[in-house]
Amino acid sequence: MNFTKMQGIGNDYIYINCFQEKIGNPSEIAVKLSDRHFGVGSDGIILIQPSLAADCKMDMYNADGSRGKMCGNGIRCVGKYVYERGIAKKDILTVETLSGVKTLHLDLDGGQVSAVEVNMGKPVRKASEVPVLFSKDRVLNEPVIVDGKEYRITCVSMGNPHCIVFVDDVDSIKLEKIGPLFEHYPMFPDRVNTEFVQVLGKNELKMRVWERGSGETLACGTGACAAACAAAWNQFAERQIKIHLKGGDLSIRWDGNSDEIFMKGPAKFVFDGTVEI
Ligand SMILES: N[C@H](CCC[C@H](N)C(=O)O)C(=O)O
Repeated sequence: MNFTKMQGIGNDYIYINCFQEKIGNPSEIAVKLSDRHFGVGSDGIILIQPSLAADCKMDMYNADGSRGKMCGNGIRCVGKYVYERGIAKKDILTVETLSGVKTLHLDLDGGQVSAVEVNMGKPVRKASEVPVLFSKDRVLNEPVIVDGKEYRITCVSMGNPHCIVFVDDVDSIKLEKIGPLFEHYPMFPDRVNTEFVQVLGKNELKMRVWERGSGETLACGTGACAAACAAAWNQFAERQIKIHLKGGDLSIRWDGNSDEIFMKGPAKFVFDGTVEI
């Protein structure tokens, strides 16, 4: 099977062009190929497929084989891939996901895609998507007890579930220990992606993430959008935010009129390869 390794600020996936390849068991392939010692090594796999509703379709699987409904760093790489490999030679293109069709604006530099802005849609704070605790029109920072310590959380869905925890010093978080405890916390029946966020200023956050199904990753695009929403919503920050993640930076804008969140960041090829599956 042919594949392409790509990364969005260090959140790396194995991309499989299903316009050419036929994949029967993506969940097992994700587990096998994501392994950083016995496989190719990645945070998961992303299938790029034909679509009747958009220029292409993205189907992503985490490193543990679980299926994700949306992937922000991944969709930027999908946009770059389909443009530069001639599948959709357009600087505005659409990608069908399990969380709806997303619109991408590609920044082009000499025929190459240098950055991608994605309309990530509206953040959802309904109990049907995530356990959301309200008072009036704002989400309360509700207390949960993890590993004997009280944390206050804000829950947001970007098509996939996120739990945002505001902390004073994100670098001091023992993520390997508490990440899994949040991921499997009983109030999240489908597990959850958890972002630990330090507010640096009205337009600047620093964030680490423990991803459902992949563990600590260097970046999470949907998580950055959820963190920006939670920070603005709790009035810790404004609606235009620069977010520093371990793998790099993302620019997030939450439009006050449309309620849509726009995420802009890079997308990079790493290498093309072939692997026996
Ligand atoms: N682990 C996520 C999917 C990947 C999201 C992340 N890598 C991003 O860039 O948005 C989930 O199970 O919902």
